[in-house]
Amino acid sequence: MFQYKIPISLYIHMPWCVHKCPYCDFNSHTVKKIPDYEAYIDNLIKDLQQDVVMCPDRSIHSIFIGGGTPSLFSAELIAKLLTKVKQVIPINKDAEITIEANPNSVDVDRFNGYQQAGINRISIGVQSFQANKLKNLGRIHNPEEAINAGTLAHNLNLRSFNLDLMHGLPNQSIDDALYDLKQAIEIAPPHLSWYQLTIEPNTLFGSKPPVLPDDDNLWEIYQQGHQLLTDHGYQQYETSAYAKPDFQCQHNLNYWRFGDYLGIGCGAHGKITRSNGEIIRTIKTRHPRGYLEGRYLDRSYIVAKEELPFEFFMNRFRLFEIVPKHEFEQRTFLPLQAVNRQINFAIEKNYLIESEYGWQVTEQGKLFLNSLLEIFL
Ligand SMILES: C[S@@+](CC[C@H](N)C(=O)[O-])C[C@H]1O[C@@H](n2cnc3c(N)ncnc32)[C@H](O)[C@@H]1O
Ligand SMILES: C[S@@+](CC[C@H](N)C(=O)[O-])C[C@H]1O[C@@H](n2cnc3c(N)ncnc32)[C@H](O)[C@@H]1O
Ligand code: SF4
Repeated sequence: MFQYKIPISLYIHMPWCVHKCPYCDFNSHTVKKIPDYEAYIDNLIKDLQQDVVMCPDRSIHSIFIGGGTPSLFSAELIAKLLTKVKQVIPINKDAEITIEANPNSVDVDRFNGYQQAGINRISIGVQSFQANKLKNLGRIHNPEEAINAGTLAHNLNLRSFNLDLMHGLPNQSIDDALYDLKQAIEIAPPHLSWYQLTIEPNTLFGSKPPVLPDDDNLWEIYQQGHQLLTDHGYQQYETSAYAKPDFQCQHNLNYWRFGDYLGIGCGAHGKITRSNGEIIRTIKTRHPRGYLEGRYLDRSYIVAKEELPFEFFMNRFRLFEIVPKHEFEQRTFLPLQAVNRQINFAIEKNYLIESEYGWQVTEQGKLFLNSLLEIFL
């Protein structure tokens, strides 16, 4: 049937961390007394069982176990989780299955165990390879542990692995930022996420903002870092994501291409297209307490038809690739005529180029992405 051409992924949220980082706005709770991780896995499966009713006859295209700190979960528990997921919904044979890991909570046995459990991609939250930067970021690992975790992932010969780095850090010079990238390049991950530090309102940094590099320095860091990555064969495919050819994160691609995804676990969100074209968004209970009491779904709603063009392009234009026109029709269930006027206006503004096959955002469009998106509001 028509809608089954839309791939569906699975996001699984693990909500605990040993320590809350002062910049982090993700749904993560400090471990005070060791949580019942096993009970959490059982609840994840019950949560999934309730969700799959909305997507019969479909199979999972990719899985992303994110957090929080998923690597607090033992390999045995991750194996149990993936085995049970498979009993509830089929997983495609070639599915990319990622787990996020913090450098201080890993060792060779744990990584081996994850691989045996079916994980084929590990994403390591390095942030920086400089001790003073890690300290300022409130991280509990040191540069050696970061290098060690990256090397372990490299030696496993997984399908892929990723390092998360941040730039634009307090007291960071251009050379400091380039040092971090050079160190990462030495470990040779097929995928590199390179985020500019943002100050989020509901965080410690939000209430006591640190001094960050000024705009000129931020621009230089970005320009020189981008060039360094490009020179080493990393292609930018999204604002903060770089990958060697064919190593883009399949889970992220599906998300930005307005694919479907189930979201289970605390605070996870999901998007499911029904056979009648309705798009349902689900949001799960944020706090582990309520979640572990069996209240999984916080709320869900059907996306209004009028909002679909904006939602589609907001995701789609983040990727630096052509947007196929047929995907717009397939994923929104709207005819192309529904956006004719807006597309023509965007072309006039030099934000978009149109071909018979699709639309490509221009350099001008990338620079004024918000103005481009507003056209579809
Ligand atoms: C959800 S976190 C999970 C990764 C893992 N818990 C860790 O921290 O090592 C994913 C990534 O988002 C990035 N991130 C989190 N907060 C950020 C912020 N305020 N600005 C930029 N990047 C941020 C970090 O690079 C982090 O590794
Ligand atoms: C931002 S990416 C992390 C990229 C990572 N550095 C990597 O390449 O492995 C994490 C993925 O998890 C998804 N994600 C994060 N938090 C989520 C949530 N609460 N609910 C559903 N999906 C979520 C994002 O949409 C994205 O596709
Ligand atoms: S950045 Fe990672 S380790 Fe730090 S609080 Fe957020 S999720 Fe936890």
